[in-house]
Amino acid sequence: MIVIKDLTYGYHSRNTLFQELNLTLPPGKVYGLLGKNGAGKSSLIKNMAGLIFPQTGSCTINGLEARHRRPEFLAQIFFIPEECELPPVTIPAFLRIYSVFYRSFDEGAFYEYLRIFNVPENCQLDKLSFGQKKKIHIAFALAANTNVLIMDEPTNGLDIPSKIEFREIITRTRRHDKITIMSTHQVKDLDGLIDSVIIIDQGRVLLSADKEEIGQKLYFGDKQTGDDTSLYGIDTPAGRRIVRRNNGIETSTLDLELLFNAAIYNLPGIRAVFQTQ
Ligand SMILES: Nc1ncnc2c1ncn2[C@@H]1O[C@H](COP(=O)(O)OP(=O)(O)OP(=O)(O)O)[C@@H](O)[C@H]1O
Repeated sequence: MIVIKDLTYGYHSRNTLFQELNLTLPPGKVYGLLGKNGAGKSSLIKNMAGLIFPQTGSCTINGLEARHRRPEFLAQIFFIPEECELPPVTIPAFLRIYSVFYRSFDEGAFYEYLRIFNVPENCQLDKLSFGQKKKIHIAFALAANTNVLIMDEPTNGLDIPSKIEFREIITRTRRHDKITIMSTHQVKDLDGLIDSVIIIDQGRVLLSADKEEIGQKLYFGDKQTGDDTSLYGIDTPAGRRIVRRNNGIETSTLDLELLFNAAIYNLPGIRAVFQTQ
């Protein structure tokens, strides 16, 4: 469980990014963290990973405070930053140096993920392309089998086949006791992958809800003639797509773009539906 309690944080004392932010993330789920540029996604996940520290409030993972960075905390969390650098070593050397920090590291799984991702095994890591480096990080992170996996823009730099493979590998490595958080703008890459959506803006959590709850409360679809109950709508080449309150029995496919825009541009409407402050 990740518990963020009254988190206040800013890079400068005069400029606060988060003001008493609260968020609880139970295990067993894949979370999609969404927000506009500069909303604070990276800063929030860096607080969770203990890479930057709250000014007040706390951020704990399974009861351990991130800011203390105790060995038992670091052993259960893996953070993949947006920009991934790798040292000038071979893959076996990399594994020898870094895998020892993770008790449950599965070397066989690591090489399997590399094969799925089509990354050459005989290489000097610093000579790889941006996307290949990202794949090495993802393969290593998943093989590390940590309880918490946090990824900042994980699909950035991945080619189209690799994005599909990425989704398959994430699905395959799901566990009831694992928390996976993906911060991204590439909402299409999250399709079918996430269980829960967190939307942040201007230092606030606009929405934190599971897919099931969203499906029960909201309907995503084409605008019908005469229907003006939409919370938000967007014109597409195929017609106007809208999100509106669900009457409780309709089923529709979650449209993350519509949901995101509705939360940004019609927050009172979304809050009324989810009965949040
Ligand atoms: N090291 C830093 N020093 C000062 N300000 C920073 C630093 N890193 C981020 N910020 C500021 O904090 C705010 C949030 O940045 P952050 O990178 O967390 O946003 P983000 O949601 O991840 O953005 P993006 O989607 O563009 O990656 C921005 O206004 C940014 O300018």
